[in-house]
Amino acid sequence: ARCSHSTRPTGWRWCCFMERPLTLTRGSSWAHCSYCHRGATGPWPLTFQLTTRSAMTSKGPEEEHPSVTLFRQYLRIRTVQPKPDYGAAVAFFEERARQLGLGCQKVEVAPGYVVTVLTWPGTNPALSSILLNSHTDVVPVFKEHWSHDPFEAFKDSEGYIYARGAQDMKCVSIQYLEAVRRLKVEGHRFPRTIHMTFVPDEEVGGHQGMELFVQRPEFHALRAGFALDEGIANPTDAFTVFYSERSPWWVRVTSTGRPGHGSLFIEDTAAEKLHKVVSSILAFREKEWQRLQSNPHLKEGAVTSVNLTKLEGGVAYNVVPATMSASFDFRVAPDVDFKAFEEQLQSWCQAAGEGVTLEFAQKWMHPQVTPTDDSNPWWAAFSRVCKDMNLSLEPEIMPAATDSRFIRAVGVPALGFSPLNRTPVLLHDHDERLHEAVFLRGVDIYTRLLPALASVPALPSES
Ligand SMILES: CSCC[C@H](NC=O)C(=O)O
Ligand SMILES: [Zn+2]
Ligand SMILES: [Zn+2]
Repeated sequence: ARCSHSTRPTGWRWCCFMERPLTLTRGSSWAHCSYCHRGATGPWPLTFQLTTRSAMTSKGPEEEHPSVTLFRQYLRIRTVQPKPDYGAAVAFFEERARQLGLGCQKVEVAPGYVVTVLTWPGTNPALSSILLNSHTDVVPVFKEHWSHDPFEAFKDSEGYIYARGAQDMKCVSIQYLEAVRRLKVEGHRFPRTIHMTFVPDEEVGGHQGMELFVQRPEFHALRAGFALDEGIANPTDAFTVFYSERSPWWVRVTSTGRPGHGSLFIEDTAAEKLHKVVSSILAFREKEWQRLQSNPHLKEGAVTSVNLTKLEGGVAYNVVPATMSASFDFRVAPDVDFKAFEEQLQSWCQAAGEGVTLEFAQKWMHPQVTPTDDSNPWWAAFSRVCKDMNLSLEPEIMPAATDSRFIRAVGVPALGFSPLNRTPVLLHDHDERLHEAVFLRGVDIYTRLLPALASVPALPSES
């Protein structure tokens, strides 16, 4: 059941959104919600909706949960690559800070690239802080393949909100904020300071976002002891939580050879040699794919993946080009010997013949693992809350790359977690969407996680 009471004869106000028993005091209009402990009595009759999950849809804007309304407002800000409206996003978070009574700091890490930090001070500033990170940019869309405008935040009759960023990762930003709001409204304070960082540029590598921010004095001043960042939806009842990432290696192989007329058997051509390297790399890809397929215990992040993503070269049908290149997106598993792997890449090029070289457009060399056992007090706190809430966790290595890699690389343990279960994985996809009930459940989850994380006792390194 959901508790709600009208603030005026025709309107509704949610005081919370939980499937919790409502406690009704017989014989009076007094009632209270067993979750938010808000109660109400008043001249107007209290109306309690006994609602099943399937019927948990809003009939109109006046009945929409205010957290959902805020989520949809944020989704409508067009922070879409390659020209995100970062100014509008920063202004949105400044307003959130004003409304929530939070500190607000703007750090311009590069011209036009601002990291916005909202801070809820803890009662013991000597302790390290909790960092709740989210990126503000979203990937482009192919509008013709969407059922609804990707920036309208349309909500259908079932309660699905369609928008770019609905899963990746504007939901998490608002879930953080709404959990903090709820906890502040309830009068809570915690020993550890909570910082919410809203950063640009993640979808294009974070090189003008988190990668610069972690080098700044303003980041070090946050004294982050632990961080949460994005995860990925899970279509089952379980929640995926990421404790490490694969390392993105973006490799461009350039092959040079003899040019000539397209009608002749030119020897030692660039194309023949490039073909050999492409074949070697795709054979490696097939081997890793088979390794993943044949071991049910392996998840995607545990093997190294590669995709051939660009082929370039040539000027005309009948001209054999002197140069051709192929570009690859490698995601190297954290347990790989990086030196040996790079030597393998070089040997594939040498075996193809003279004049075949490789260069790196991106080469992440600092994989870190955040322990997922009780030796890690942050994991202990995180997993205990999930256990108490009967949430099933699936710890994995993040197949893609997120800003967490930069945070872990400067010594801050981080978990990638987006509380989105029973949700198809649609990040970067057409019709990216999220059900409002899943979104709201995520607010509840953070409302339980934040107190636990912000109350982790002083670590040995902090005493
Ligand atoms: C590796 S830099 C680009 C980061 C991007 N992140 C999420 O999609 C990714 O491709 O994984
Ligand atoms: Zn993301
Ligand atoms: Zn993304």
